[in-house]
Amino acid sequence: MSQTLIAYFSATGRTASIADALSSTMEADVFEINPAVAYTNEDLNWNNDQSRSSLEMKDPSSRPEISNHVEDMSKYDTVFIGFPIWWYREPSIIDTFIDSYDFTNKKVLLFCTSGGTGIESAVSNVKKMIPEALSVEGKRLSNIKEAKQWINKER
Ligand SMILES: Cc1cc2nc3c(=O)[nH]c(=O)nc-3n(C[C@H](O)[C@H](O)[C@H](O)COP(=O)(O)O)c2cc1C
Repeated sequence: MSQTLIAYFSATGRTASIADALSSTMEADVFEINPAVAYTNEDLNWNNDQSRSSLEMKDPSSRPEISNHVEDMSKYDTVFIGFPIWWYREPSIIDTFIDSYDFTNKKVLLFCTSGGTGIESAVSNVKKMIPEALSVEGKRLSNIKEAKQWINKER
């Protein structure tokens, strides 16, 4: 039987609410990506070029530590990965998540929330990171209604 995972990172709750809507619409396990060190409001301040998020996002090799782990990634054939857009792309902690597992032959569906930036750069970055995946697609989701419509189309 096909199995689906919804993994997501959310710093201020918007992506979390979309992940909730997705999981209530389909049969899936849910995994919240927890940073080993939680992001404070000051860490998220994009107006400060020395804030933690600014420093992480300026450094393509940055891989912020995650404190939890998906127990058995091998059992999923479809993996949703949700995140907020930070500096026009996926937050570095999503790169940590992607580096941590084998996505061979998995269908990877990215979703994001943002202030307006699309998901295209994130999709292109993630595709390069996991060429072994069956497919990598993505969608920016503005609200719960849109999230539910997307899932009904994907299935
Ligand atoms: C450090 C940082 C950088 C951001 N950069 C962008 C950006 O480049 N484009 C954009 O549209 N929104 C940007 N945002 C806004 C977030 O993508 C948006 O508020 C998102 O919905 C937050 O999701 P969350 O509540 O799940 O953390 C940024 C937010 C933060 C904290």
